[in-house]
Amino acid sequence: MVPAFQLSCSELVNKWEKKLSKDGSCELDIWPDLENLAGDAISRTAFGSSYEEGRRIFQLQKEQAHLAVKVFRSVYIPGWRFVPTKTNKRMRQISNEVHALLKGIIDRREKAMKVGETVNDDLLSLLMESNFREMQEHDERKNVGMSVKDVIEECKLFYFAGQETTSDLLLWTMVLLSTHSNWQARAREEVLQVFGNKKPDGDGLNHLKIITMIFHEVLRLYPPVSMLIRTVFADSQVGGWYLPDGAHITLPILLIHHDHEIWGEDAKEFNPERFSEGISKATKGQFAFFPFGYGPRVCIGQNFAMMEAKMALAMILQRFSFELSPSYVHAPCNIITVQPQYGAHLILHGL
Ligand code: HEM
Repeated sequence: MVPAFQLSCSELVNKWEKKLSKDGSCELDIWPDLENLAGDAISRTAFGSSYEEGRRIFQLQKEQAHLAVKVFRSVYIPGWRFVPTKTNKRMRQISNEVHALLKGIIDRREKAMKVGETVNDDLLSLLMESNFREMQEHDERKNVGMSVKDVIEECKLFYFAGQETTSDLLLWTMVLLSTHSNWQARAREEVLQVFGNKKPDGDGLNHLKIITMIFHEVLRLYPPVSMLIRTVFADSQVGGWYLPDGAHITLPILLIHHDHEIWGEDAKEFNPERFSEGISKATKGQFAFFPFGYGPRVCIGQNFAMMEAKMALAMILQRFSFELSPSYVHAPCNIITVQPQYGAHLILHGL
């Protein structure tokens, strides 16, 4: 996982370095590059040697998400999705192409596994190997293990759940560190203390305290997933509320993360110091900070996301200082995740 992050993050900082002009600075919208970084990291860790196909799947999934939001925001007419409109046709096309690409990768891996070839150390192989073993142990009975369709859906979910969210975290971190240069300096100092100018390694990343505090504060103020939706499956009483079977309830992460009663008068301000003694001290033991959800459906990629974000931020801080460009417009909007409506124009200075 860590070498894949290193590679993807190196590509990003090298690309930005090439953009620096003679005076050592450049202005750019960092959003598309951060989106690509997160997609790249998942392609590498999930699909290893099939990375190029993984990239194509990621591009298609991204387009699909935009089309899904467009449909979601239009008036709901039952059965409309079956009408061959331009959007519906494109969505079906994308779905078929993603399915075919994933099936191709899975079939090739399956063949290799059957003839006992060594498989790659990536997420897809882990998923398939454990599935293959389970099916063999149960005499390949059809109802045991995952079907190819299940494996495909898992791969799609990983892209979908892990890409936009991690790029949101990095983006709002860079925006907030641009406006809070004291925290940017503290973060850089920590990175230089731990790694100097060497490439960050996994062990060192686990020791970054200031950066972890900063990420927690960013996840509090700009949680990539702004709310969770749950269905009540039995009549229940919660606090003073009666929740009937089948009701849909929303857990508003964003609102709870901004609540003055929980976080104090400076609830809307960026103050990573509040996490200096960990999450339970910051929340005074209340259940008030849950950017990755909670319970049985908690995000399974949270360590992955934190490691990737730490690697990226550490490498960026080693090479650049940054500030907001005069053309930056602050417009967070909720398109499945909390994203910048007009991108994020920053000025980078090479160090
Ligand atoms: C900052 C980054 C991330 C945030 C804020 C985030 C947040 C979340 C949240 C709120 C949920 C829903 C939990 C619930 O319904 O209770 C979730 C689920 C999930 N996340 Fe993440 N996530 C992030 C990164 C990732 C990454 C990098 C991956 C994969 C590599 C990933 C994979 C998943 C999966 C597979 C689920 C579904 C789990 C299930 O339903 O059992 N996430 N995430």
